[in-house]
Amino acid sequence: MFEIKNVTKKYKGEFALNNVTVEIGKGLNFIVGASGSGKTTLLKIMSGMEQDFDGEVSYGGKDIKALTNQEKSYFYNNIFGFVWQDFNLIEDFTVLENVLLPQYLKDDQQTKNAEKILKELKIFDIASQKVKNLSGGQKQRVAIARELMKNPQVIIADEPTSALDEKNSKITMDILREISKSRTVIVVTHDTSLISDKDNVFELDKGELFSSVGNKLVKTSEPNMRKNHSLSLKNAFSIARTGIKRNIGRFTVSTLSLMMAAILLLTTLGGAINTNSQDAFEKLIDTYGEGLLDLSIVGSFTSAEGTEGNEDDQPNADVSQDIGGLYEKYASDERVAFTAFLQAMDNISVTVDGKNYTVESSGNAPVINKLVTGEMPSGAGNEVVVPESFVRTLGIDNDQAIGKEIDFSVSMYNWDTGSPVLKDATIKATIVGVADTTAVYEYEDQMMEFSVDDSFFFSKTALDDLRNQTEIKGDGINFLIRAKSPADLISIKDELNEQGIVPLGRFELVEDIVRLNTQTTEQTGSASTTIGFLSVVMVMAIFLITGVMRKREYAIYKVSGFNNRHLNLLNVAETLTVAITGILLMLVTSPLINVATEALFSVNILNAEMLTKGMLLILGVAVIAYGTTVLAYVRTNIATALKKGDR
Ligand SMILES: Nc1ncnc2c1ncn2[C@@H]1O[C@H](COP(=O)(O)OP(=O)(O)OP(=O)(O)O)[C@@H](O)[C@H]1O
Repeated sequence: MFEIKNVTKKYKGEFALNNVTVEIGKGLNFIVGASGSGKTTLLKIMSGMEQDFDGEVSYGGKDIKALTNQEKSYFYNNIFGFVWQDFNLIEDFTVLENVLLPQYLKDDQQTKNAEKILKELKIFDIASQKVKNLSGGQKQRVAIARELMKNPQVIIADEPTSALDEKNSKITMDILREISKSRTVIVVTHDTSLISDKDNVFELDKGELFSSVGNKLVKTSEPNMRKNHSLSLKNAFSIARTGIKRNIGRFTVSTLSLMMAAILLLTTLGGAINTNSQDAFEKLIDTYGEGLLDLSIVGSFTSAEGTEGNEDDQPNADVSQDIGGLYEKYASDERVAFTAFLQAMDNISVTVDGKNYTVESSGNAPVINKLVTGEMPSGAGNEVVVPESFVRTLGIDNDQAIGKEIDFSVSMYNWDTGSPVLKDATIKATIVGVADTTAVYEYEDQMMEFSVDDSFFFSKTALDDLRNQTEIKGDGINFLIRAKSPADLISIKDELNEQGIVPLGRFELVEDIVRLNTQTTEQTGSASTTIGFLSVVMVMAIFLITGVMRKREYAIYKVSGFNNRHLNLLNVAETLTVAITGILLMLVTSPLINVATEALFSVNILNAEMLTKGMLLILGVAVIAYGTTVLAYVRTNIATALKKGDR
């Protein structure tokens, strides 16, 4: 039984209801009155959809104004049923799917009960038809069936017949009359022909309850609030599956938008390696060898100025520079792969395992293309890296050479007197590495290669000993720095130049690539940020538009008893299904997508790391999509979303 006491509701200072006091009990109750007299306002207040008013309303002793959201959703799932002028069914769902909607929140699904109700309302044979294909009369019976599935104590019907023809109005009214034998039925109507003498009639006039005719009050029992009222994960996925089945277009758009956004983010955040410049650099390495990454630091050299016939203007110049201390500085630099001394050696003879070998002198400074085995000398002891050609002479594998002791005897030029004097020295050293000592140079547009077989690289300790024996003074031994990357090479070169040191190397070849790469990285960097930002905005826009378009659907869920917690779970189920489908689709179509990402962004996504990142990005974007959808249903107000023409 509803007890309404001194209820007043004003809109912008105007009374919609003015001090209404009435009790409404079991049976068929009509609320009548002219348009604008306050009928809908009274229904909204009685059902808890409008809680901002003066006065008191209670049902079965329960204060409707004070209902929490949780209690209200319980009421809508178990105690109040609603029948509307325009049915408020989910049009894409079938009759049965609509009728079962309130059941998902109940422990027992009562599908048998659904069958009985559908049969009673003569709509059993259309149970599997989509609601959008039905007539108005059929739709109204589906709506009543859905509400009866709640087994409610009260049915509140707002103009239930005004969209129906005379025949269907009568059928609907007969059904409501039948229902009212065991429940409270409240019908708002303009049509007084629906009313019989035995019915209770309440008439509103300009917000005042003007008269109540034939009101025989039958009390209703207090509502039982202890029933379970929750949505299981299984049921959430079951509703999500139905939604996808019935709205495959929306599902496809959502899935594709997640996948596309993730792929766009992948090409940007996922490390847009500029494969073009990487490829170009690798080609250069193929041609020139790894020595392309070398900076030679020498104490004196003859500058190349004045060659090519310009000798008069710019004569050749002997340049001397102080390179003391630089070896130590760069030996431990992060950008450096290794350092090696460039001490020229003559008359080399080596004894290994008691056998003596003579190494022919090339007259060149030692050369290293790359270390093929072991490591460069780093320890404090007497260590040496020997040429691969020397290991071949020994008749052993590179690996077998590591750890062998050599007796090394050599002549080195001492320039201290101004002219070269050859002096002899010997040393014992352990082989720690084997190097490919191929030198590559350009001669008349042809690339030439030869192996510099007298390229032995000693540790600092060993070399100091050799230099002591040959009485070479000064701390500036020529050495080379092998940079880790082209960018490192250029940065070390620039740094040395700033200190007034001129390193030697083929910098022009590498410099172009590094500058081009920095430029394209900067450009792709800003383009990436824009693309990444836009892809997230795109997903948010799609899910926001979808969410807003679904407001009426969310209101139907809410009026069936779903609260925001239940809708959150449904949102999780829907978004997870979309995300997982997006991931599978991305994996299946990745070879195709890769063609596009390679062409557009020079990014190869066909590897485990990129695909894993892609999957994580889809899940990340799905979280954003989830959050955007939350906004739509949290902000859905039942009365506003369902009542046509409401302000
Ligand atoms: N949300 C609102 N904002 C402003 N005024 C409102 C609002 N809802 C109702 N009103 C006003 O309150 C009064 C009562 O409206 P209500 O909808 O309850 O009347 P009604 O009897 O149901 O009318 P109808 O039969 O045309 O639906 C009207 O004057 C209406 O303009």
